[in-house]
Amino acid sequence: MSVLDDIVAGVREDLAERQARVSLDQLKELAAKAPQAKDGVAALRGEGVRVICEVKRSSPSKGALAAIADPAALAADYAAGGAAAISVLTEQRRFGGSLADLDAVRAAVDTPLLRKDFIVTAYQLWEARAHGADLVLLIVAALDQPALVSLIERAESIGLTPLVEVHDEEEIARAVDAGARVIGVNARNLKTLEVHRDTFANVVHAIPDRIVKVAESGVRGPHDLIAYANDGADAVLVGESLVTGKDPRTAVADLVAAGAHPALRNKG
Ligand SMILES: O=C(O)c1ccccc1NCC(=O)[C@H](O)[C@H](O)COP(=O)(O)O
Repeated sequence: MSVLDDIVAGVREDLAERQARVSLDQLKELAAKAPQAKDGVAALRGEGVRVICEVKRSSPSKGALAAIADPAALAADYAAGGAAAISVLTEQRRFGGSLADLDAVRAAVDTPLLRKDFIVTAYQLWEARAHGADLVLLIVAALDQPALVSLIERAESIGLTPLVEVHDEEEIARAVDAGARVIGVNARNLKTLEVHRDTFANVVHAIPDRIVKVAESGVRGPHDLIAYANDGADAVLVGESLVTGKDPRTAVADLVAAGAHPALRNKG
């Protein structure tokens, strides 16, 4: 079993427990009361390179990263530093996240929120909306094509912007065919968990111009953001270096300043 298969198996077990406690109708009622979803495409595309900052306690590749006792305070620091969006990992077993983290962050900031999880059913999309998310991660490698198409359509229909994650040109073709408007190239190989920062540069040519391009993983500081920008990234997704650093607000501000540099205006 691959790491991804193992994670998804655990996600399905936890999902079954939640489905037994909270009905789809209850989630839809909560979603109707949530603040209107913000436009994820508008948040991630514009002049310069946008920064998505992640609330990440632990990971399969590194184990414990940061306790993050107060995710709302961390998110407020990210927002103050200029984050274009905040990614909240809600997977419990391997990443130490929860929907309660999403609630806490939603209550603290107006910044667009990404629910980062291993989404395999429409129920999880409704959960995301009910808990205030504006964007959701859909991982091509975890979904067959009919499921990918259906989840993208359902997400869009309830106001969520799907960030569709790929690792190679074949997955890009699937994401484009399925109607993705935002594609994230993850430098982390989900089979080996190794990070190869050149993955984005190697495959970005296969992503049509109209689609927002996000470079995910491995950003240690402004130099990595600039490299991704020069390869054509509209946005970068940063987790580990922010949660393990001493001053997340300043670290985000430094990334945002690098991403706004006039030299990057004609990126890609
Ligand atoms: O981070 C992991 O070890 C991991 C393992 C298996 C599936 C997903 C994983 N991470 C999710 C992410 O994609 C990253 O949290 C995100 O891109 C930020 O990456 P980084 O800045 O390198 O923490």
